[in-house]
Amino acid sequence: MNETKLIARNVDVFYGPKKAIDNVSIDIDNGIVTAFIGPSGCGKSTFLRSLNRMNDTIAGARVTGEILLDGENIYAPTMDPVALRARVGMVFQKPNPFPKSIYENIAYGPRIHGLANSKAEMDAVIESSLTKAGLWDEVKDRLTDAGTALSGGQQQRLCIARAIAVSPEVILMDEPCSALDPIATAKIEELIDELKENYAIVIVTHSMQQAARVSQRTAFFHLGNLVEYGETSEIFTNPREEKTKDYITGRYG
Ligand SMILES: Nc1ncnc2c1ncn2[C@@H]1O[C@H](COP(=O)(O)OP(=O)(O)OP(=O)(O)O)[C@@H](O)[C@H]1O
Repeated sequence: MNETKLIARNVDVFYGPKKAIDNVSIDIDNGIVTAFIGPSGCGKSTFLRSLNRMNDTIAGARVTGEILLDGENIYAPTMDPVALRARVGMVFQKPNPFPKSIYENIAYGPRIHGLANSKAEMDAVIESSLTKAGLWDEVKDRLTDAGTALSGGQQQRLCIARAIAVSPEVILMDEPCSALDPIATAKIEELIDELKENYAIVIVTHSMQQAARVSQRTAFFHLGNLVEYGETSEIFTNPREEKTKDYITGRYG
């Protein structure tokens, strides 16, 4: 059995008066990839963002219910959202490196969180993060080049390295391959598969093939509800709910 990392209980998310997520409860485990799938606008990204309080940054957004990280309520007044987002990192749809060097893109997080006390320690964090993100060999001789000068796929691996650099426990990925070509996508999928050993990974994807390839559990959302959650192989071959079946057979989406 995998250890449960995140527990959501009766979570609602509102944008002003509009309820975008309705009473969602889910357990997310360590050491596996959990995919969130469902038609456009069903609330996948909204729910993903609630898992590291990224919704805090959206005016009018409000979360009710409970989200526990290792048993600790992430919405408690004592929880520092900046520290939380180091523990629960995020990779976005479009690669978004800072307008800084490759080195500085990675160094920024460890520096603000005080994770490296010398240049040698920082160099080691940079090398190990880029290695884990499968990018070290491609960039080790050009660490002072701008992060934005890399290809799209390399930029996305840089963003993954940036998330890894602060030693997260959970990595949230919001359609991380949607701006990438098939070769860069395959590289990111391989990387996700390697990384899952050490993190809880949650990925929002529009691609059912991708969910089937990379995840062990799948959650199907529809109109703000979590319709079905289970083993990925079960969801794709033997869904319990009619709505899930309709979605995975392409009847709507
Ligand atoms: N910042 C926002 N302000 C107001 N409403 C929002 C905001 N972001 C999302 N919504 C609404 O919340 C609902 C869920 O949106 P969300 O982006 O979470 O869905 P999604 O399943 O991720 O969609 P997609 O697959 O198209 O990215 C939608 O009705 C959307 O219009």
